[in-house]
Amino acid sequence: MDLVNIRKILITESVAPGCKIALEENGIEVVEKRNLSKDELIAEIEEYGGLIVRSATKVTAEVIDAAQNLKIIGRAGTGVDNVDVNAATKKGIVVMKNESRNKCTNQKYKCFRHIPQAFASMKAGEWDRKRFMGEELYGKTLGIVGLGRIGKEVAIRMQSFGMKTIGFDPVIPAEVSASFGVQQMPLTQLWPLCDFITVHTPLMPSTAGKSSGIKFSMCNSSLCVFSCWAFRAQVLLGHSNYNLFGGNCIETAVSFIQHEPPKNRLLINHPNVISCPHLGASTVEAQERCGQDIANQIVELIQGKALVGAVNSQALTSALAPEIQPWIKLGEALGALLKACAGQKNSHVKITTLGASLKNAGSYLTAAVAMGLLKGACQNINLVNALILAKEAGLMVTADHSATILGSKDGACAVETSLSGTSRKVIGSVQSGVPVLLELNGARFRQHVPLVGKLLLYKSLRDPQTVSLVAGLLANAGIYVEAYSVSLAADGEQWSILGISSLLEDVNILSAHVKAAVQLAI
Ligand SMILES: O=C(O)[C@H](O)COP(=O)(O)O
Repeated sequence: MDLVNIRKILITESVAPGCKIALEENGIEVVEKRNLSKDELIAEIEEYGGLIVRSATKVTAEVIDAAQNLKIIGRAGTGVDNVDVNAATKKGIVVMKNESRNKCTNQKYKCFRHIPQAFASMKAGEWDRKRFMGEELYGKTLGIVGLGRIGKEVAIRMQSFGMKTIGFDPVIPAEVSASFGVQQMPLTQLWPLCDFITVHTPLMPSTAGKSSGIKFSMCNSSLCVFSCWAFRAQVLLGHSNYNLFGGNCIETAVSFIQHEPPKNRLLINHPNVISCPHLGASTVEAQERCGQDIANQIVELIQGKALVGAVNSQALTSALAPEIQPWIKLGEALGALLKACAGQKNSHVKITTLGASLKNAGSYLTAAVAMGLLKGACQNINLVNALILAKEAGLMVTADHSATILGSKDGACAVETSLSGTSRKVIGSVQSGVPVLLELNGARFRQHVPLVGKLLLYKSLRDPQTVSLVAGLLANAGIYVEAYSVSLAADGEQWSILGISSLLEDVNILSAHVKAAVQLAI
């Protein structure tokens, strides 16, 4: 995998020194340049294979476009909303974040006792005990929106204050959240039960502006404190005119602002808002963990050992497992073979994984087949961007699974496309770590054909003379036959596959003797 070629990484923010040390110990050159302007970053980025950022560096599509050699964007932290993940994915760049190491720090804001306001009043020479009456957490109900890593940590800690924790998450199953003491329910049921609400959703297109979905009118009167910790405040800003404060929300804590530093100060200046300059993960310990972890994650990927924390590279994650790698090669080979047989015009390619052992293989096999189909046509195609580039090329690649096994072999992959009513189908498998062809357009191979090297395929009558004729023509062109396989006959015709020493300049020189001749290099 050419991800191993990362030799130079740029760090653009204050990341703990352990990050640079760990990378350098693994032979990676590290350059630290902080506070780069957008133009400076664009001018700088081209020579780097990796980029490490926190939340201040905006890794926009423009930056990614200029990043000709970039393979990894590492976020020393959790939120990746400052990275254009779609643009990175399209370019085949892995976007990786810390898996868990700043989550404990990220959820420690407190606003229940009005400490910041009371502190400010003391500094101003006041002595007002009544104005800052707080609330106990004990016995109160906390509604947690977003029950991922941070939401879970918040739940566990708040339970130790004697709080009842309820919540909602569209992804985490109810039985999983129940295991850490959070009963899930639809949001409309949740709002009226909450004394406090805390939101721990990332900022993504699907969550941006989602606070407008919060029904403040349904919340528990006057006790409902909207407490926003580890989420991007754009989720809150989506609420029209911040009128949550005009309703029954009495206080809110905000750690993240969409534009940092904030240009629009409406939210910050509101008397019921406690805010700080994005300090959620700013402790010495959290930063040391984040820096060290992102360095380790990058090194592990470069060494092909593991892919941890990637947000856009599901197929690549599987591809690192040694037992999966031959299947990735098979997918690529079948894609290339189908393209050679069916030409460029296939618009819908269906992949069917066969047998229980490949039940979950669709995710990486579809990407691998797409790579094979587009090889040569697209530059820098890899498992990260293959499906996106296929879609852009007008190719729909879909995956299906069947428990049926082919003969006695559990684990095969069928790739098919239909052109003007004629179906083209290739079926392959992996034998002793080598990708092999089992069937070509309905014709089975008794001796499975290794899908490696340069191959010449053609269809001919069941006639032993043809292979000598073809071999003679190849020899005239200085090409030698290294392997020969022939399918079982179907309708009196057979497919022959020859391993050849180099590709023919023009495969049509065989057309007087054989049909449907194609050649490919795998
Ligand atoms: O997403 C995170 O990890 C927190 O928002 C911290 O961001 P920071 O690394 O910019 O402090």
